[in-house]
Amino acid sequence: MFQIEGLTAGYGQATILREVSLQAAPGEITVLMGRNGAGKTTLMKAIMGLVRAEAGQVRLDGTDLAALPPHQVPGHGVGYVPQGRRLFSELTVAQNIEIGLGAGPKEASKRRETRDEMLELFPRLGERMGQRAGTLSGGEQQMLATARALCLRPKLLLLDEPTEGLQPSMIEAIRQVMVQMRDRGLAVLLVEQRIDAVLELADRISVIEMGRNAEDFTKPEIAPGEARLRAHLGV
Ligand SMILES: Nc1ncnc2c1ncn2[C@@H]1O[C@H](COP(=O)(O)OP(=O)(O)OP(=O)(O)O)[C@@H](O)[C@H]1O
Repeated sequence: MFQIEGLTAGYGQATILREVSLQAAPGEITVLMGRNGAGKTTLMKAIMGLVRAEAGQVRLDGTDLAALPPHQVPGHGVGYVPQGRRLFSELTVAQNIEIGLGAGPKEASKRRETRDEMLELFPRLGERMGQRAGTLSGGEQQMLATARALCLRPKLLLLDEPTEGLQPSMIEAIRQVMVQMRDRGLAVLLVEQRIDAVLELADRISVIEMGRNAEDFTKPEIAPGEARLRAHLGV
């Protein structure tokens, strides 16, 4: 179970998140929503330790991630696909995957198995192993960034607006991977702005407003709560 309790965090003097609480269960897609500037990306960064917690806890199966140095957070089971993807654009697809594998299983057979699994999940990447990441389409880059994060075999997968700016067929491919990961028992925490994209996908929605919890919706509350959700987001 992944649980954030009373998290207060920000940048230097600027406190952005105030006493935020959030849960993401294994086998569920939890969607974090909020208007521009509400603090969604900051929350993702705080989970990764890239933004320091001033107060509160960030727990994954009993480990307090907020107490760890940032480089140890992935090793405790958190895969992060940041907004903008942050690939090594001069390196090839294969090299980017190798880097992901470097943080994953140590034995050669396990690494091969993980790599093969990624290529099964994203067959388009298999056709482009020698291509430089910077020359991939936006959707392919998103696939590569997701594959790289999954090489760690995370328990929690963080995706920050993964389908932003992608064409419909790519959006569908990314959506299917999220569903597969959920069905394999990962806790998926997704930042998404578009209500239409999450009404069916989400098992739970947490809305934040100006860095604070606004409202949570469980699966049965989502469809009846659509108008309130739209009001929160101003759409
Ligand atoms: N490095 C930084 N230093 C200072 N303030 C920052 C920094 N990064 C973000 N902020 C501020 O933190 C607030 C929350 O930003 P954040 O990117 O977390 O919002 P968001 O909900 O992800 O927004 P969007 O939907 O536009 O991506 C904003 O007011 C932003 O200006």
